[in-house]
This record gives sequence, C-alpha cells and structure tokens, in this order.
Amino acid sequence: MATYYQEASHTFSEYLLVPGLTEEQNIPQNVSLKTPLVKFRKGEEPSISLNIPMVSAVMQSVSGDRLAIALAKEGGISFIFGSQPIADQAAMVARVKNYKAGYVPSDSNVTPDTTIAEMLELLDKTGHSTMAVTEDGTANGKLLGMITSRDYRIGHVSLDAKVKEFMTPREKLIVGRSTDNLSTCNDLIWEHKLNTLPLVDENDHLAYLVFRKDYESHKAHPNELLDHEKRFMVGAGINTRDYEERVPALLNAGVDILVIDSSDGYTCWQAKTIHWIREHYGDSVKIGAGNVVDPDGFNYLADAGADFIKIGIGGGSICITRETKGIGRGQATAVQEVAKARDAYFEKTGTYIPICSDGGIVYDYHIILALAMGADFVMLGRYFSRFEEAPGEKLMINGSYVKEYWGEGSNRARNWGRYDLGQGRKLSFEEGVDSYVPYAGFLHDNVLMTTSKIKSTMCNCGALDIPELQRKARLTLVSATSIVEGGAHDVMVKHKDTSFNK
Ligand SMILES: NC(=O)C1=CN([C@@H]2O[C@H](COP(=O)(O)OP(=O)(O)OC[C@H]3O[C@@H](n4cnc5c(N)ncnc54)[C@H](O)[C@@H]3O)[C@@H](O)[C@H]2O)C=CC1
Ligand SMILES: O=c1[nH]c(=O)c2[nH+]cn([C@@H]3O[C@H](COP(=O)(O)O)[C@@H](O)[C@H]3O)c2[nH]1
Ligand SMILES: [K+]
Repeated sequence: MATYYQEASHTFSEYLLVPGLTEEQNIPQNVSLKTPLVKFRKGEEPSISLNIPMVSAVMQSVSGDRLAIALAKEGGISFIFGSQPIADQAAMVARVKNYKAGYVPSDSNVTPDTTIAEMLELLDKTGHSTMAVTEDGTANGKLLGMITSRDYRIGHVSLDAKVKEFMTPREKLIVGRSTDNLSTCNDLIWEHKLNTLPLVDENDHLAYLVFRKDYESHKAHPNELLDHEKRFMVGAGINTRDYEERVPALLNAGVDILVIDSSDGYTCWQAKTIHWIREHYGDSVKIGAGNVVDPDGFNYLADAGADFIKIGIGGGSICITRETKGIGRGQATAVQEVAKARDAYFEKTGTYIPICSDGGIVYDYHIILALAMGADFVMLGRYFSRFEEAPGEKLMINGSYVKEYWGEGSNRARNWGRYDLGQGRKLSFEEGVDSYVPYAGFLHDNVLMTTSKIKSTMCNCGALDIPELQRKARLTLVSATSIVEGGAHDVMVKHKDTSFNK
C-alpha cells in the first residue's frame, strides 16, 4: 500500500514568527548573516561561507555574469545557468573571476626596453594605459617602474624610443606591500594623490595594482564574497549528462562551486555525477545537489557526498511541475522535514551539510521563515530576475517597466538543445512558464532592504546570527482569516507599498 503522510504540507505564508526576548545587544548592526555554503566537520570552519544567506537561481533569466558580480559584491553567490553550451557557460564564469575586486593582477606589463610602438600596441589590445614596467615584462616580475599615458605625448615621441626614457622609475614610486589591506592602500592613495598603487612582495616583485576608483566601489560593499586571490566567487549549474566535459571546463574557468540543477535530485544520476567528481577531483571540488523534499532524498544525496543539498519541487513562481507531473511538497514543510534529517545526520556523523530552500520566496519575510525553519540559505529566481543586472530584456508595458522571466522547464529555456542530448529525446511537455516581472532597479538597493528586514526580525527573535535564530525561533501556523488580518485591511490604501517587495 502507498504511504500517506498524515499532515498536510504547508507553504511559508501559512507561518509567522512569535518574537522572543530582545536584549541590549539585539540591534541590527550586531547581527551577522554569515552562513555556511559547504559541508564541514563539527568544530571546524566550512571552506566557503556566504556573507548573506542568498544565492541566485540556476536560470537563463537570472544568473548571468553581470548579476553574479553584483551579487558577489553583496556577499551572496550566483550559479551561472547550465542550459547553454559548455564554452559559453565557462566564458561567463571566467568573466566573473576576472572582474576587478580591489586588487588587480596587472594585465599590461612591459620591460624598460619595450619600445613606445610596442607599448601602444599593448594599450590597443588591453585598453589599459597604466602599465607596470618589470624586469621580465610579466605581472609578477621585479618592479622597475610604472608608465602611464601622462608620461609621453603621442606625436612628440619617437615610436622607437624605449619605455625606460619615460617611465617613473622604481625609486620614485610609492608602493604598498602585497600584505597590506585595502584600507591601508587607500590611505597611501590619498596621502600621495595617486591613481594607481602597485603592491610588491618582500623581493620587490609586483603582486597587484590597486586603483583609486576600484577602492571607492569596494568600500561601498563591505560584504564582498572573495576567493583567496581576492576575486569574486561564482558558482555554476551542471546536469547529470555532460558533466565529464562540462565540469573540467568550468573548473578551468575558475568556478568556485558547482550544483547539479534538476527538479528531482533523488536519482541515481545525481549519485553517479557526484561519484565521478570525487573520483577525479577528491574533495577539492565542491558540489551541491538536489532538489529534494524529504529525509530520504536528503540522506541519499548526503551519503552520495553532496556538499550542500537543495530543497524544493514545484514551489517556484514560474513552476508548473506540480500541475504537469503531480510531484512536489509545500515548501515550508519540505524545509522543516529536510532540516530535521540534516540535524540527525550531523548528530550521527559529525558532518554538517548546509541546506538551501529553493523557490517560492514571494515576500522578504519568507526568507527569514526559511532560515528559522533550518535552511542555511535560500535560492531565488523571481526576486533577482527583476533587477537591472539580470539577463532578461527590460520592456515598457502599459506604462510600467518590466523584465522578462522564464522557467528553465519552459520551451524558451529548453530550446538551447539540452533535451536533445544523448538519447535524442524530444521535449514532450513544458514544466515552466515565460513571464514578466515588475522591474525593481539595482540589486544593491534591493538586497540592502531585504537584509535589513531580515536583521530586524532577527532582533525581534533575540538572535545575533542564523544558528541562534534556528535554535530560538518559535513559529506558529496562521489561519486563513489571520492572514487577512496581517495585511492592510478595512482602510483605503493611498499608495501601493513599494517596500513590500513582491
Ligand atoms: N525545482 C523545481 O521544482 C523544478 C525545477 N525545474 C528546472 O528545470 C530544469 C530542468 O529540470 P529537470 O527536467 O528536472 O532536468 P533533469 O535533466 O534533471 O531531468 C530530465 C529527465 O532526464 C532524466 N535523466 C537525468 N539524467 C539522466 C541520465 N544521465 N541518463 C538518463 N536519464 C537521465 C531525469 O530522470 C528526468 O526524467 C532545471 O533547471 C530545474 O531546476 C523544472 C521543474 C521543477
Ligand atoms: O517547475 C519549474 N519549472 C521551471 O521551468 C523552473 N525553472 C526554475 N524552476 C525552479 O524555480 C526556482 C526559482 O523559484 P522562484 O522564482 O520562486 O524564486 C528555481 O531555482 C528552480 O528550482 C522551475 N520550476
Ligand atoms: K526520483
């Protein structure tokens, strides 16, 4: 006989948090939203943590390189969509990794004997007029000087002249140490009125350049998610078919973490994919898996070796999976059940596997509910698709700006050809829709608003960080009429509330 669950499965909107005791220290400035991205042993630190508990969905209309950079600046991570040719996806990853985040490896380097003609050719290629002069002409050679467009006057210098005749020599340069933090660099930049500060190591070899204008952008983003080379972190989605080609290409492009992107993660295909990665790369390559909605699915992927596990079938705003295939579970219940399994797994094995609630976040407060129920972070599609940096087209419809947002299971997304891979399968039915969402401006402003709401609610619950919230949270189911009570009611609203974030 089939198994029947006795409880109905619930959605986020059916819950509210009951405040806990708020004390002196419970102010938003003291709240940390840092959260683990990959599994770790009890008492140890995860090798990757997020600075805010938000990641962007593995979707064509959400996670391109532009959004990935904007989100990494805020402390989250994007998973670049996998529904595109391998080379295109790897190129997107590489664009994020090569983006400047304060410290820049110098990409325009010459030697003292380089001619002005050769230097101009390089300028043409890179577009960068500030060049390092090193002994061997490489980005990490011994620093001998700097040359910028202010040092020579085109038309007035011989093209055969050498760089050494015009450069500012090393002894006249102000330099920083490669170990200096950005604020020390910025002090030097201001003190000496510099545009560029070279950083050298103990042997006077060039390490990085720090530019005045980059520092200003960096200062506005204290939560930036950076790798050990100070590059933005980025993830990428893979599938369970072409991973033998896709994974090496993504790693080569510098990807920090992978996730297997599927509606249903409780499959032998996912276990095989993870095993292949462990066999070829050991634990050095981090990979999330999913989606699951119950303890069985969680335990299967945990045993297979997943670094994090994603929860959610059919709850996404563009999803029609529940309608077309009859599979899924209310997202709140799914998170609660999987969180229980994760805690039991931790208890049993000493390994903590972060879980991600994917899909169905409609209001900002749904994020805090997901976290309170045990999720370590959330994945959002619709939320990010509304922003300037999202890949969808921005259009004017009936006097309002909208962005395009389409599901990965829609014909539009599937047309790139994945569904013809291997077995020559053809698409038989759609599992997602193509839609518009109201345009919402820039990612930075929206994420700032969302995270400040999360922090504020955490103060109501007396929690200074996410684990404390998870320990202390008290959640209540709400009746249908109390949901009406929770909105503006029995008044004529003058202006539509834009902070509502829907
Ligand atoms: N979270 C959600 O509720 C949903 C998400 N989506 C999104 O749509 C996209 C497509 O999802 P899916 O259709 O689940 O893609 P999928 O590629 O995981 O699965 C498609 C079909 O191929 C089969 N399959 C997978 N690997 C195989 C292999 N190596 N050999 C033979 N058969 C194999 C699967 O069992 C399934 O029947 C993803 O981006 C996913 O995130 C779609 C529907 C619902
Ligand atoms: O049934 C589906 N058909 C689709 O075409 C589809 N595309 C994406 N997804 C899933 O929805 C998540 C994003 O959900 P939100 O827009 O609610 O944030 C995503 O992160 C996915 O898990 C889909 N589900
Ligand atoms: K399954």
